[in-house]
Amino acid sequence: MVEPQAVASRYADRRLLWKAAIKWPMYSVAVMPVLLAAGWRIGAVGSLRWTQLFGFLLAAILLLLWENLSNDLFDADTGVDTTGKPHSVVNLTGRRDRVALASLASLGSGLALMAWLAWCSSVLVLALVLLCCGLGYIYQGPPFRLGYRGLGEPLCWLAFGPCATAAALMVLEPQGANVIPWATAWMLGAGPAVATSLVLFCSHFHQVSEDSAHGKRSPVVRLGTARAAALIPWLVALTLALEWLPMCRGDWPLTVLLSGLGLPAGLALIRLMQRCHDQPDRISGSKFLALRFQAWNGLGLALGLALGRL
Ligand SMILES: C/C(=C\COP(=O)(O)OP(=O)(O)O)CCC[C@H](C)CCC[C@H](C)CCCC(C)C
Ligand SMILES: O=C(O)C1=CC(=O)c2ccccc2C1=O
Repeated sequence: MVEPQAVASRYADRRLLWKAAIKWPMYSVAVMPVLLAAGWRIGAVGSLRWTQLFGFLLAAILLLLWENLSNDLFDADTGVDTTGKPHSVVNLTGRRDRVALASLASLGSGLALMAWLAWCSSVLVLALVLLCCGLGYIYQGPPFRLGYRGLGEPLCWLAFGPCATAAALMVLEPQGANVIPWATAWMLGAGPAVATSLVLFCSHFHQVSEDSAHGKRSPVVRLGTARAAALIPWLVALTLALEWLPMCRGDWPLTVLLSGLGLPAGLALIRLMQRCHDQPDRISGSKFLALRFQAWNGLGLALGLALGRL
């Protein structure tokens, strides 16, 4: 007979695994481009299209859900998640078919919502979002799997930086713009997208041996954990430099200094990774510390831009 305590602990373990699989703080990376675009619009024009804002937020969440479910599906094919990721949704459910269905449903509904937003603004919005999804696909899907060659971070930067930010700016534009606002999108998206790519970079440290055993040459596998950890202070500094440069040039208000709200988490991340970069058990949560940096930094920047109106 199975002991009630053993059953209870198995349920508790499963609950924790599901929590790790859902990883709700990760959705901060999906919502940031439109929150930044909203902060910028309030600062520049003083008005916002609220329905479009909420529509974009929901669609971006659905698309990131697709990216993560399909990541578990593709990683199940290469075997990279078999030992190191018990919280893969494929491992947890044992039902590849259902995960594939859920993944397609989130892609379909996310794109349908984006298509409606494009209908209300410009068809270019849909083109940009499809580009983001394409970047997400070549990161992990066959035959490309560029993430396995260490190219995930630049793809991540492009998708969550200029591309998603340009789409969000266009959706919030009342008249429906016909030109992609690349200059604003680069200026607004560049710094926060470095912070988003830092999340991905930090997610590789604790699984370096599984990745290397399965031929996944992540940047951390390529550089080694010590050299990779030495890059983190530079990435934190680059995030802030790209955000504060427009302020130094007089393009943005002094209130964008609020993006420094991410600094306590950024500094804690730098210290942790310098000390423990080669101890998987101690740094398995480092991507969530990087997420705290990304979230506070992005929210501070969005708020700083909006407050510039006052
Ligand atoms: C799925 C991603 C990372 C997980 O990678 P990895 O396989 O190393 O993780 P595990 O070891 O835990 O399995 C993120 C990849 C990001 C990608 C390059 C870009 C995605 C773009 C989104 C689909 C676009 C979202 C919409 C936009 C409008 C906000
Ligand atoms: O599961 C992960 O490690 C990540 C999932 C994800 O969607 C994402 C998006 C953008 C940057 C990093 C990450 C992850 O690390």
